[in-house]
This record gives sequence, structure tokens and C-alpha cells, in this order.
Amino acid sequence: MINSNTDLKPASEFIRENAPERFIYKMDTEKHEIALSTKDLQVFYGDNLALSEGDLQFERYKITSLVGASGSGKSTFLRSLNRMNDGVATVNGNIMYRGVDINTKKIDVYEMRRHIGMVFQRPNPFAKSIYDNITFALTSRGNYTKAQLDEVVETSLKQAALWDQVKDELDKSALALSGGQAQRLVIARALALKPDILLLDEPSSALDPISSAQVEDTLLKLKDKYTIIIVTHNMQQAARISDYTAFFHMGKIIEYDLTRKIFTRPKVALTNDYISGNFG
Ligand SMILES: Nc1ncnc2c1ncn2[C@@H]1O[C@H](COP(=O)(O)OP(=O)(O)OP(=O)(O)O)[C@@H](O)[C@H]1O
Repeated sequence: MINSNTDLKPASEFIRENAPERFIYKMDTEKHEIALSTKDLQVFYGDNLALSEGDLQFERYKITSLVGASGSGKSTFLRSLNRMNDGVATVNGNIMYRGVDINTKKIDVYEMRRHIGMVFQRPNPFAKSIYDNITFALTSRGNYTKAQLDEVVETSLKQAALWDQVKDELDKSALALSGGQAQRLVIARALALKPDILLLDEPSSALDPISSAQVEDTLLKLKDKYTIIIVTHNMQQAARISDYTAFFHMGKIIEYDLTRKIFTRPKVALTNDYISGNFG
């Protein structure tokens, strides 16, 4: 007999009654290049466990949507990916980027964020010219010639599909741009640092439908060169633009798969309920 302690509970009692079923797609790394992955990610705000069992792989040059009801932990997860939760939450687990765990103390967080950039929900251009918005992060950390800066401004604005609209008024205040233009300027500002991965937290939820469609078009064009991870509440948007979708529920990733599978044949009943609009 392995253990004669008759006070121990039977092992069947370890099974949690209401633990939701989960399905997390694992990529074949021979066929898919992984740009970023997380392992056992766990996030606490004080004593409150906001996210656990965060294991995801993000494929290079693909768009991954993070979806789920309000408070399910999507932003908490996304913000952890480039250490935006430093000083706000305790993040345990590994975030692997090019063979390095970026969730360790020895990481130069500012340098890492040049590789993994973030765009927030509300367009937040600086009270500066369009030109200076793009060049600000570069000039504050290095020496560039005017020609180099001009080149970065043009390339970033073209990539963000804003160049044609603003090329003759680069000295104009960025605060005068429309919501959709401002959000594309903020995307251009992130691109100016030549990141590898772009994280976007509901980048079009504060925009009108036309501006939102422009931002979506921009993201689709960007995936040739960037790996994109986006939090969205808009199921149509997730279905339209993303290659992979992760469904979050009460601080856990319940299902992760190819977007077309999530939206046509989800493996977990809860995912189906959410995407069918039954809750959230
Ligand atoms: N800065 C914070 N301090 C304390 N608790 C927080 C903080 N940010 C988020 N939380 C809590 O963590 C949980 C997950 O929140 P999170 O913002 O990640 O969810 P979400 O799925 O992104 O929601 P939404 O779609 O509304 O943005 C919630 O219970 C929330 O109250």
C-alpha cells in the first residue's frame, strides 16, 4: 500500500465541480514560426488572481484576437506581454521572445518595448505636430539626421495608411486629426520604432464605423511585416481580421484555435455561448 493514512480524501474529490472544459491549440513548431509564447502565466492584483493558466503561442506574421466578456482578463494578459503590468500587478510565469524569458528582472523593459509595441484603446496623440509625434521616441533616445527622420515619418505613415491624407500638413497639430486618423497616427508612432510585435487593446472601439474599418484595413496590411495581437469586443472584427482567436472567461483561456474553427466549430460549449451572443 502506498499510503495508509485513512484520513486522506479519495482522489476523486480533487476534481473541481465547475472547472470549465478547456481547449488550447498547440502549434506544430516545424510548420509554424512562433513569435511569442507564454507559459503558466498568472497575474495577481494584490491578492486577487485575475489570470491563471495563461499558455498561448502566437504565430509570426499572423493576427491573433483575444476575446471574452468584460473583466475576463484579456487586457491583463495583453498588458503582461510587454510588461505594462510592472508596478501594477504581480506576473508569474514565462513570456518567451526569441529564446529569452522577458518576464524576468534582468530585462531592459524600455529596449524590449521597442520590439513589442503597444497601442491603446483611445487614440492618444501627443500635443505636438504630426511629424514630432512620430519622431519623438527616436529623438529622445538617439541621434538621427533630418533625412533619417523624414524617412521614418514617411515609411511609418505609409504603413499606417495615413501618409496620403497628411503628407502636406506634417507640421499641423496631431490633436486636429479625426479619431480614425489619430488612431492610425498612434499606430504609425508605434511602427516608427520598428517593432516586431504589435499589441493593440481595443484599438477601434472608440471609433465610428468608417474609422474602425480604416484601422482594420491597416492591420490587415501590416501583418505582412508584423505579428499582431489584438483585444477586441467586436466578434465580427475578430472573425474578419484574425487568423487565431483566444476566448477568455473569468481569468482563464478557455479555448484557443484557428479563428475559422472558433467561429464555426468551437470545441467548448462556453465558447459557442459567447460567440453566439448568449452572454457578455
Ligand atoms: N489595475 C487593476 N487593479 C486591480 N484590479 C484590476 C486592474 N485591472 C484589472 N483588474 C481586474 O482584473 C480582472 C480582469 O480585468 P481585465 O481588464 O483584464 O479584463 P478585460 O477582459 O480586459 O475586460 P474589458 O473587456 O472590460 O477591458 C477584473 O476583475 C478587473 O477588475
